[in-house]
Amino acid sequence: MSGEIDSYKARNYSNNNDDAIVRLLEEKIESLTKELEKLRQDLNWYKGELEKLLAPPYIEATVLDILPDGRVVVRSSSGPNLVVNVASAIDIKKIKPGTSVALTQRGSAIVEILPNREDIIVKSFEVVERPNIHYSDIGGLETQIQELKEVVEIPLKNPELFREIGIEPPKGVLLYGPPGTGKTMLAKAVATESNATFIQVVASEFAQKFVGEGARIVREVFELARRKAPSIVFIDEIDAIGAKRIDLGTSGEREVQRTLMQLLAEIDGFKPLDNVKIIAATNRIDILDPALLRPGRFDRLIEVPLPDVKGREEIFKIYLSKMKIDSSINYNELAKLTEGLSGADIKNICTEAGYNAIRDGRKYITYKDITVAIDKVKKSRFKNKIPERHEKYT
Ligand SMILES: Nc1ncnc2c1ncn2[C@@H]1O[C@H](COP(=O)(O)OP(=O)(O)OP(=O)(O)O)[C@@H](O)[C@H]1O
Repeated sequence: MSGEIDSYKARNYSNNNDDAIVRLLEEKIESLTKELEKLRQDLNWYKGELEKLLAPPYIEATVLDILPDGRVVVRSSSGPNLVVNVASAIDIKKIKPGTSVALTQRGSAIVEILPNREDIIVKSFEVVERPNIHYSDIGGLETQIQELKEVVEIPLKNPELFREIGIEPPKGVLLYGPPGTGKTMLAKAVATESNATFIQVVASEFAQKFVGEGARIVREVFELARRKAPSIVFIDEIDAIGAKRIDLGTSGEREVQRTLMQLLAEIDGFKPLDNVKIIAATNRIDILDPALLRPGRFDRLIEVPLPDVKGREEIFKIYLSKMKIDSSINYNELAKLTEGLSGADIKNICTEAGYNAIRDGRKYITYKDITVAIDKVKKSRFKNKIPERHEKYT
């Protein structure tokens, strides 16, 4: 710095420009102060990171009770129930039975309130108090609807009927068939018509996302189902946890196995006339572990196949009747043109026909819009080899 000033003096001494030197110094001080502030911030950040890395791990616990003297009874994740103090930085009013907390490693005090466990768990499944899908929204599948009424809806609504006659309905129902044929819709509709809470678990998702948590989530789902009864637990893609496994070599496979065991234990814990029903769905019944299909578990199998010509006609009617169309529609002809397609494909066709009209600047759909959409959906559907899991059904 003194060098900078010396050279500045050398250049400007003749003008004896002291004011300029003062300005230069002031600017320099200002920039160094800013730099110092930034370095202080960096230092604090690094100190914080170092503290985090060196801090001992905490023990997670759930609060069971708050004692009159301000101490708290917790169930620690490592096992025993403990009576602990609360660190002074924690607002004790925020601690209630069920709150998740972090304890010091020696388990002597609560040092942090953790995000609610239920919040985390709830994300792994979806709860709909009363779904809004009715049997009338489903095209075809009359026999499947009839069967679900008998084995799920009536037992939930009138269990005494079964008691009087002395028969037991199945506890679990397995819907199987190709993708997009309405299995989820059926499960939701039966929940709506039974005034039941609908709890949906996608088995493949929780097997992947919540590694090490599968069995616990299964337990929580069924606890919730009992609390919200009457309820229907819908387990989609059950093959993700319920496939037969010969080799349990990896920890991932053992984890999936534990999740399945917990599910079987939960099902076994129910009575047929309890007000919780379990519906599972799969596209791969061929790979399911026979333990799942044993009597008292998923012992009612309902096939949900691709729609036949009459079913396709009905599905077209359901979706097209909500759309503005310029001429009368020959539904039977549309059904004949869509052999091999699913309900989901037909819904796509109707949406695509709507797009065709919008692209053309029209506010109504023509018959041609629909046939063009059929060609498009069929092409994308059958362009590649049909996926293996589909072949079995086509
Ligand atoms: N029979 C049907 N009647 C009316 N709509 C249907 C029918 N089948 C399928 N759909 C439509 O296709 C969509 C997908 O159906 P859904 O999710 O019930 O199929 P899924 O059999 O559960 O499929 P996946 O095996 O892929 O989970 C539904 O939201 C619905 O719009």
